[in-house]
Amino acid sequence: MTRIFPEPLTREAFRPFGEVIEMAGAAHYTINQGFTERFNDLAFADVAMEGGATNVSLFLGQPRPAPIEIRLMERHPLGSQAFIPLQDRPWLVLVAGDVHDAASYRAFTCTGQQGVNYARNVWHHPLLVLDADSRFLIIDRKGPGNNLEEVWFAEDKVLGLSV
Ligand SMILES: NC(=O)N[C@@H](O)C(=O)O
Ligand code: NI
Repeated sequence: MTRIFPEPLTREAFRPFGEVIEMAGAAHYTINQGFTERFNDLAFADVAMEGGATNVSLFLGQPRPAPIEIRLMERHPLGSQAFIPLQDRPWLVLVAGDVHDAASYRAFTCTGQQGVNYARNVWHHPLLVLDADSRFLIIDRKGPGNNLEEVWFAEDKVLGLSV
């Protein structure tokens, strides 16, 4: 089994796949009479394709059985998808440039202060959390058309994600 080893999430490393949503390193300015700092325009919610609109949801995620086996990957051809953790807990992200090329897979360990926005059509694994009842804010697309493409792996192509 091919194993994938996560690396710490950084804006630079994730750039080919979308944006990292975090305060660290982001431009910011003071608003609200000095009582709020705005970290502005951190990601592009790409949802308008084919009559789409913004969908704001909450996810309650559960850890997958360990050791984590990667049996599928998915992508959203009509829109981006942002995951923002609502608790200060580490979590995992897995993306791929080419879903059929194991060498193109990148895994990241994310802090509880880091969200990601998968750019439209980026291969990723569905939400991967490390703790029970992990809550996330999701910003993605609702509307007409099929916005989910999945690839399920044959048993001999299942990948291992080392955490
Ligand atoms: N299915 C769904 O809404 N979520 C997935 O797309 C995911 O990436 O977790
Ligand atoms: Ni998704």
